[in-house]
Amino acid sequence: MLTIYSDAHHLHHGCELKDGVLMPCFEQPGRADTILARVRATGLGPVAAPGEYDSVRYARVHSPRYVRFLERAWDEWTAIGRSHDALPLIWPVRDLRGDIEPEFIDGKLGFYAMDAGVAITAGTWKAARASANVALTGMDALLAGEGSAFALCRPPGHHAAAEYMGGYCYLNNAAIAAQSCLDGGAGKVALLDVDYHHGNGGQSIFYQRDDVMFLSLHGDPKYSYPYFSGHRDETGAGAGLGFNHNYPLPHGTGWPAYGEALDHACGQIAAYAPDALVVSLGVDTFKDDPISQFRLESEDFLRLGARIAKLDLPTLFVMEGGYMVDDIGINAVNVLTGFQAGG
Ligand SMILES: NCCCCCC(=O)NO
Ligand SMILES: [Zn+2]
Repeated sequence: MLTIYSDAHHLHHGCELKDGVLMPCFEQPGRADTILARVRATGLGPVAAPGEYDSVRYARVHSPRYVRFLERAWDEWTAIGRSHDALPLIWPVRDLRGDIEPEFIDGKLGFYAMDAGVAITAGTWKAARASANVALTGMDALLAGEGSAFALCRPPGHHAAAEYMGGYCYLNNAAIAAQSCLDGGAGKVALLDVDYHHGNGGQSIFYQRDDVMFLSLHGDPKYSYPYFSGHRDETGAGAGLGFNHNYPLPHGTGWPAYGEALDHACGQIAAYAPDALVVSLGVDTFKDDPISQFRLESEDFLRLGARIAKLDLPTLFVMEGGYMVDDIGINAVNVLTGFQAGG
């Protein structure tokens, strides 16, 4: 299996406000380094650098003004004499105005964010666009006839929606790739999110559309981040009604229950009969993940890949979360080797 990877991810590692404490972000460069080392150690396949893409490709799922914000935020932040990481600190919640973009950077940071888990640093824009380019390059490989590819994206993307960042995510790499697949001639694409956390960004972007079916297995938002999306009754709207499927699962979920939900989701995908499948691959469903509460074992990730392979679809895996750095390489690559064995 072809892996796409960019060293540019090292340009990004900011802080985050977690549990009321300002700390180095859990989403750290070592995650991608460990996965890349495992890709190489297992001989998964060739590793290629991403191509260059115009930012108009990101604006196929994000608003142009949001892309402009990401590109200019660091310069606007430092233009007023600041040199430390930029973090949002006020948001347009409830009856505060969210219809007018503030002109001052402090206002823009909250206007374009859902939480304080998204620092803007000197290298964030370069790293975020390289990550989106990794996903676009992986999708181009599928469009060129590859049966599967692994977009080793960092920073991740599945919490980023059309006009907001959050949960370590800036550009929605998987959504950008899904849209690129449609722009490349596909009629329908399925986006399956197996990260522990609900992929609110992908859901939001495609919620009113029937050309992308979004499905997500995740920690129940009643007590798991992102808390405010991912319930079972979110089934799409307008033309998209019936094309959004959420599988909220309880703390402590292990393979039997997880595999059952995955089976159901795969049944929905098979019935939808898409031209391609994009998988938001988070491995924070691992039993030892420091910020998540499922109980999957490393061997279960082989089963996960094998089940996805049974769909017999061109498949792009896009890296999302997973924070047990010692095991993240084993778990992520287990999905890919399980897929290859199961296909
Ligand atoms: N800082 C709050 C927790 C962010 C979760 C990020 C993640 O893994 N999403 O899939
Ligand atoms: Zn996650």
